[in-house]
Amino acid sequence: MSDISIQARGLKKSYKIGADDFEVLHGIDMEIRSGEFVSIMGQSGSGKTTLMNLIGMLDKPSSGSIVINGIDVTGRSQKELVEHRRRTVGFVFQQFHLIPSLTAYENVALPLVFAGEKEHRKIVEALERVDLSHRHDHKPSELSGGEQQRVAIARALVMRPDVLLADEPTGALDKETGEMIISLLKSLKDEMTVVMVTHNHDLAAMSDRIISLQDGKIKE
Ligand SMILES: Nc1ncnc2c1ncn2[C@@H]1O[C@H](COP(=O)(O)OP(=O)(O)OP(=O)(O)O)[C@@H](O)[C@H]1O
Repeated sequence: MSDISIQARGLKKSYKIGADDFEVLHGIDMEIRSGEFVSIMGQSGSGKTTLMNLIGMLDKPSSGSIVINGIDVTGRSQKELVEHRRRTVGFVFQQFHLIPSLTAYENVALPLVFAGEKEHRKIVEALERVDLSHRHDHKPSELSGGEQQRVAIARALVMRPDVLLADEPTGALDKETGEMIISLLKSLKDEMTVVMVTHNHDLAAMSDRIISLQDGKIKE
């Protein structure tokens, strides 16, 4: 891991609507250190998801640069981005996005299967890391919301990403379960960089630092 995990300089993103360009991010400058746990906050429409999509290499900036783990995303081919993303970034979502017909074990195995490197030990370790060793054979419908999110976190961890991106990871959970999920994410820091979007100030306060977005800019 390099010291700086995520570096953005003059990062802009526009969306094309018909013939017009709408700029959503107006020049973001930021640095996130390796092993930091950062929350991104801001009102609806301020650009949080857009920024997360750029960090996760799901989208490309319109201008400016973004460097993820030493690799400048700008100017890379789609194929290179897919490979860099698979090796570098793990994603966790509000609605878990587990496959209902697969067990916890099989869900966690999926990224390894896609990468052609399924390894029993890695799956067991990832489930152990989220304290779900006793739930290998449970399907999502047989798990609580918090347990489902822990399976989703294990699925992200199994590829040993350098950066974990969590978009509203507690949005579908009650307060207590949400706090448990944030404690789990917090325990991952130092091993990986964790960037979380949340609307909840109490949960954001559990992270190392809060980046506030307002109308596509970082609020000082
Ligand atoms: N694919 C797109 N095409 C056009 N406009 C988009 C697209 N995606 C997002 N936008 C616009 O960009 C702005 C920022 O959206 P974004 O989803 O990043 O905000 P957000 O801060 O994550 O909001 P929320 O908290 O509601 O999820 C919004 O005005 C949205 O309408």
